[in-house]
Amino acid sequence: MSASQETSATSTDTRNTVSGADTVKIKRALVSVYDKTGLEDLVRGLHEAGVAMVSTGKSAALIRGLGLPVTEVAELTGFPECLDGRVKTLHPKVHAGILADRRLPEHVAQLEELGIEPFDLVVSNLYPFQQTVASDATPDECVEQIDIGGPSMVRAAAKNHPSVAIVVNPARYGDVLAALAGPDGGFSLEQRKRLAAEAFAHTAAYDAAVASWFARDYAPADETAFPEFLAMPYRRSSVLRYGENPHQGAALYLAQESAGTLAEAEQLHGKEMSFNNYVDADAALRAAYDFTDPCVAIMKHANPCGIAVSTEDVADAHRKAHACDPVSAFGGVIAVNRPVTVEMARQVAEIFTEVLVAPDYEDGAVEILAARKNIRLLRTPARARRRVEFRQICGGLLVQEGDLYQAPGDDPAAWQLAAGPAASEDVLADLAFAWHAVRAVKSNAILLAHGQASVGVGMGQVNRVDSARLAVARAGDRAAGSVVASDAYFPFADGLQVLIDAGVRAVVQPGGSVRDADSIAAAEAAGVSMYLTGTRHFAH
Ligand SMILES: NC(=O)c1ncn([C@@H]2O[C@H](COP(=O)(O)O)[C@@H](O)[C@H]2O)c1NC=O
Repeated sequence: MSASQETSATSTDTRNTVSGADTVKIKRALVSVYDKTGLEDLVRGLHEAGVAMVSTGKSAALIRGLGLPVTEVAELTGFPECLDGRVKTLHPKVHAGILADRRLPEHVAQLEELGIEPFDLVVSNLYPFQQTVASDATPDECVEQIDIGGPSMVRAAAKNHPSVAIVVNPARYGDVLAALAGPDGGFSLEQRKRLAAEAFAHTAAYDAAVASWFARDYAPADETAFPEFLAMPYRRSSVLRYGENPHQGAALYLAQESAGTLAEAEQLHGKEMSFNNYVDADAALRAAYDFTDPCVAIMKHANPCGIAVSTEDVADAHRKAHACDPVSAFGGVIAVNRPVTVEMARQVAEIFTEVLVAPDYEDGAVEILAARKNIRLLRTPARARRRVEFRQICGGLLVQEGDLYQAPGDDPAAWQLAAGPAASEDVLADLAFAWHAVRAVKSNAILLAHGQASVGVGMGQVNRVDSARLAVARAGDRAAGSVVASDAYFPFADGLQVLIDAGVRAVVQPGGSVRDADSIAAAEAAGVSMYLTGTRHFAH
């Protein structure tokens, strides 16, 4: 064992035997905050409790302006803040005061020898790097907003939580005042550990933002849209009752920019959202929210069992979507891209529905639906597009650009007529609807539509023939005269033949198979119009 290892082993042994009061009384605080929200009340409370305050430039000015005593860090260190604030608290008189482990007699003795007073509380939050990046700031301005001294103080205090309490969140100032008013005038060890955990999360999220900006914008390694380094801080917002199945634990975490998304949807009524409710509601939003006309999507197991648009209103769209497959719609999750009307609410209230998610609810709609105990009502703005999508695989993460329905082949004007007569305006409108809707269906996906509504959906089959059969079976009599969208090309004419035999009048599909000629010939022979988009919409 080397000498230094010996020393540290001895130190550790000593540390383990040092006992101290669980609560560290707050006598001296270091205050250095960028966000000064709530600071006035906090520093008044600190002063009233007899706590001596040391503080940096503007924080100190605010305290002094309130007529309260405060020592400037520069006075303490005997060194001026310099380099435009790049160096303020980076000094042993500050950091030794934060980092001394006061359970260790040798640390306490060293502080005395050096004439350094310890801190019991550090209150800090960091320069607004993320907000600066989100603004029109220049790269230099962004770099300048990378806080150096702040994270150093925060991490030091969090590491030394056995002796120091660290507060990074203005929402905790009330807790500080409560702790001061408590019998021991400070935080317990358990509380300091929790505060330290919050502090490390604060600096980790901050560093993740800085590192991501460097990797993505400031110093990308190459031209790809995918940075070399990905850091995504998520915060737990709730522990769910269970996961996909009752034996699986689960929780919901929020991304940093989660406002206005499903994860932060306002729940207006009903039981707690389950894991599967979130998965289905997410798929429903993706299906319905980017249609321009009023649209309703009814999902089961993340697939639409009915989707429709209406030029009239959402109640009409709901009737049409429900009619697609009323059996499967039982226990469904519904998304609608317009406020829920009273009429639609009445209709939905008649059907057992797990979740209804909408951008809003007209007066009286919630009351009607709330008569149903089991339905969950969510409100979230009409913003469903995910520009980037992540999929976990064992040991890794797949990242792709979202399928935003903006590919060249998503514009019917760009479609190529490959077989049969040119479709009438109505039929073309149904084809356009079917093409838009089929992208919400798991591959292999076949969607039959008529009158701007799905009438039969074949989803998730391992070959396109079975998807076609399923869609036709679900459509029943409605297959004849309907139009069909296929999310990917027909590898053989057999799947298409199932649809032709059922009487479809027009088909839209990407094309691109080596056997396209077979499918085109089959359509031509049946007098069925076939359009090729050149774009594929797999959803796995
Ligand atoms: N450089 C330093 O030594 C330093 N020490 C503290 N800060 C930051 O300065 C801010 C507070 O400054 P003021 O009290 O002047 O508003 C805090 O966000 C704090 O994290 C520093 N600034 C940046 O690195």
